[in-house]
Amino acid sequence: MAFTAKPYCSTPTKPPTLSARAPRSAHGLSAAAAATPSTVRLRAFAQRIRAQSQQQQQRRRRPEYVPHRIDDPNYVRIFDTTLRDGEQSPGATMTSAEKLVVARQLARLGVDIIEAGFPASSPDDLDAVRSIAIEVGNPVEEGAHVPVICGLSRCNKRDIDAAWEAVRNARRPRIHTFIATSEIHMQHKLRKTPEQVVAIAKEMVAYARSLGCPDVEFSPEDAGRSNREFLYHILEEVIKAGATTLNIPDTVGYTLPYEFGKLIADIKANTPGIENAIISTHCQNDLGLATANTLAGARAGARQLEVTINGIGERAGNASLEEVVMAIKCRGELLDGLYTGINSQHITLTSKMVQEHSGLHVQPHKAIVGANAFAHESGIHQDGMLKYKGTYEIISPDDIGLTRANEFGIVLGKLSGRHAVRSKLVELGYEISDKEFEDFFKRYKEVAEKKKRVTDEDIEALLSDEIFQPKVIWSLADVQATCGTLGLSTATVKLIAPDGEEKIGCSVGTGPVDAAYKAVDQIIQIPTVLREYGMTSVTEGIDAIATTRVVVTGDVTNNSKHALTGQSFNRSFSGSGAAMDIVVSSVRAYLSALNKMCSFAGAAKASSEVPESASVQRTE
Ligand SMILES: CC(=O)SCCNC(=O)CCNC(=O)[C@H](O)C(C)(C)COP(=O)(O)OP(=O)(O)OC[C@H]1O[C@@H](n2cnc3c(N)ncnc32)[C@H](O)[C@@H]1OP(=O)(O)O
Ligand SMILES: CC(C)C(=O)C(=O)O
Ligand SMILES: [Mg+2]
Repeated sequence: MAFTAKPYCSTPTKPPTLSARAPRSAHGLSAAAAATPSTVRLRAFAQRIRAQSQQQQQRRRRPEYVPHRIDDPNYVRIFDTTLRDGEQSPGATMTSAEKLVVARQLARLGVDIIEAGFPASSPDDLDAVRSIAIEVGNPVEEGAHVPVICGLSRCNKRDIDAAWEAVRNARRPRIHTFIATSEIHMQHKLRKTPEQVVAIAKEMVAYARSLGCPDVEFSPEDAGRSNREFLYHILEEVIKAGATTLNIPDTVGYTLPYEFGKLIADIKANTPGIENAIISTHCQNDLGLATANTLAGARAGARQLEVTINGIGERAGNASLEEVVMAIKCRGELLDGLYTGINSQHITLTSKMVQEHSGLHVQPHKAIVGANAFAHESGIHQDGMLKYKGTYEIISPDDIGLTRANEFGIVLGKLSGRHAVRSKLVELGYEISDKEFEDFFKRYKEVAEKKKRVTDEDIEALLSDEIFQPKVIWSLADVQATCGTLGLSTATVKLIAPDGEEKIGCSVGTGPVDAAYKAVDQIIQIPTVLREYGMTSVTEGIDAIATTRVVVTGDVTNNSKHALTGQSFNRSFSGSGAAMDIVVSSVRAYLSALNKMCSFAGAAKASSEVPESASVQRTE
């Protein structure tokens, strides 16, 4: 059977071969891990520039802008209304300065039309639209893309005057005027008859053109719930009055995709003069269908799509630019070969910028721009990604300008499998045997079950605890400690002796760690002095892993001797331990140091035969 699946919508990545994996240097670090951060950064930068220029060559030329016509039937204009409908999201108000910054970025992204605001709504918004028109609407670099700058207005002279005042200085100005056409809106909101509405619409479109505006968009608000025949009629009249774009809003996000597609197809088929204007979509997201409806509209003949960055907008928002654009880019062949002029590599940056300025943060699972959109947490997916990225990704992160923390987007967690965890160790530069890996993986799962995310620092802490221990002589079975302000701290410790026998010690102490160490001393009975004790939280948050490091020295004071070997020594041994529980982490570190000491003393064999009377001389 032949496999024909196309994994990526562009920039396909070849499956990695084993021989292509990074070579290792003698000290066990992979060459990639050994490279300095600046060389890694430079390499990544160069790769990115190469990929970008390849993609730019592939991108098709944007047809010359003519308000009422597009010379290439496959080209779809992207009308961005982040600064108008997007700003209608509760709490998303932006200052004029912020709107200007976002508008500049929208121009870089390559949107065809920027709806910069509703100039009649306030003097500040008029100023914001005006400065966007002057600055962003007049790019100075030769050959730079010139976006249309548009202002919204109701169908009245005051609003239209304000809109024209705001956009007139752009090289490509547009006035967008609207009036509702559904029964429900005309009757209850406008309190006007359909005839009055048609008369106002015609008059106001003609008025906007009479001001000298070459490009006038008209929207029959709530078209999704408007009578079809009435729509054909009002649209015919506004085309005659000079409208260049007819925008069909599903104002309350009511239609289903097939319905909205049919609405556009019907308008295209039945509105006299429609060939002299561009049909546009404007889909709200009340039923979560805005993107689907927009694509259905495009398929049915709309050649302007109104969208917002991150899908922000009134109520549940609008169709999101990144979803619509990437769907067209990925699945263009099923959308009659449509394409846009968007430079998708600016999507990530633009999304972040809009989040920052609007204060509206996208949910982690938001398509295209959510933090998890290119992250893989479960073992089977991670294994697939490591073998070939196309198994679980339909878009290359490069395509939207996303640089992720690691090449495969792997996020370690409780659902990760051996392939992913092993590859993380390789990435961090560790080479361990299969046996060591199995031990490590068991501990990894224990930690991952308790933590939301396992970080690189967690892995390193676990490794040093699990793998780089000397041969285990005494191992920790259980530890239980109580502490607080009501009484003495106590601890019970159960250790497994080298011969497999369980030994239990109990002690009080000045705190739970002190009590636990004294309980260990009761069992192992090596006279020691605790020279150093330090604990760091290597990871962040309440579920952080604590790493403890101790240094112990054989106690030679008072001629103390190991109870069984009769030896005394003043050599230091360090030990480290890691766990989310600080007492467990501390006991692991202490045992690690004592095990080294026991190995050194050759006491392993005898030490399980602890006499009742053995004295412990441990000083703090
Ligand atoms: C679907 C959409 O997203 S439409 C865009 C929505 N955006 C906004 O409303 C943001 C900006 N709006 C504003 O700042 C204010 O609403 C303004 C400045 C436009 C108007 O404020 P006000 O004059 O105080 O009027 P208010 O908003 O209370 O009421 C709207 C009036 O406009 C009328 N109206 C509504 N839509 C239209 C229209 N498209 N054309 C003409 N008149 C309209 C209403 O019938 C109402 O008229 P009435 O006062 O005779 O009853
Ligand atoms: C102003 C119009 C186009 C609008 O935002 C809507 O109908 O949703
Ligand atoms: Mg809207």
